[in-house]
Amino acid sequence: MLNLVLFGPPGAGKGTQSQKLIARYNLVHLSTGDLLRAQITQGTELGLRAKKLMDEGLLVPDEVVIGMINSALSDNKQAAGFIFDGFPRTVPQAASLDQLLAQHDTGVSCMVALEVAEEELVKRLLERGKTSGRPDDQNEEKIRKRVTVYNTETAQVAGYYAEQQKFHSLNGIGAIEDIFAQICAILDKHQPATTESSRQATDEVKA
Ligand SMILES: Nc1ncnc2c1ncn2[C@@H]1O[C@H](COP(=O)(O)OP(=O)(O)O)[C@@H](O)[C@H]1O
Ligand SMILES: [Mg+2]
Repeated sequence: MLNLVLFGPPGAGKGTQSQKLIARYNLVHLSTGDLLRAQITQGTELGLRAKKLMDEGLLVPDEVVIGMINSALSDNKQAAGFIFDGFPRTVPQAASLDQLLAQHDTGVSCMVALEVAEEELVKRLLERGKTSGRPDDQNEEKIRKRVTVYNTETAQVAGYYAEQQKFHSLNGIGAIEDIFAQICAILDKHQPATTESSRQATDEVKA
C-alpha cells in the first residue's frame, strides 16, 4: 500500500495536489477538513462542535479527528492506499495514525511537505475564499491565525516523520504541474511504478 501524508500550511496546495494524485495512483483521499465540513453540512452534533473551533482557526480535538480517520480506514478496506490531507496535525495524532494503520497491516510510506511563505498563503486563501464558501478563508486575520496555529502546533509533526526517514519537503510555490511531477517522483521511489497508468506517469515526469 502507498500511504502518503501530504503536509503543509493552509493554502499550500494539499487539496489541489491530492485531486491529481488520487487519479494517478488510485488512492483514497482522506481530508479531515472535508470530513468535518461534511459533518457541519449534515448538522451533526460533532459538526456543531467542530464548527465553533474551525471558524476561529483552531484545531478540533485529537480524539475527534482520530475517530473519523479510524472509521474512514474501516470503510475503505480494499483501497490501494490513502492520502492523508490535513492529518495528522499534532504529534499524538501522528502516533495514533501509526497504530491505526498497523491494525490494517500497513503504515505511512512517506510525508511530503509543501513549503509556502505566509504572504503567498494569505493571498491564495483570500482568493479561494471568494468561491470556497469557507468562513475560515474570508478574513485575513483568521487566515493568519491558522498559519500561526500551523507553525506552533502542527509544524513539529514533520520532525516525527523525519526521525523515521520519511520526510520530504518541496517548494510549494510554482506551477501546479511542476509540483505534481516532483511529488510523483518521490512517490515512485516508495512504490515502483507497475501499473499501466503509473508507468505513463513516470514517463511523463521523465519527459
Ligand atoms: N502551485 C500553486 N500555485 C498557485 N496557486 C495554487 C497552487 N496550488 C494551489 N493553489 C491555489 O491555492 C489555494 C489553496 O490550495 P488548496 O489546494 O485548497 O490548499 P490546502 O488544501 O493546502 O489548504 C487554492 O485556491 C488553489 O487553487
Ligand atoms: Mg485543503
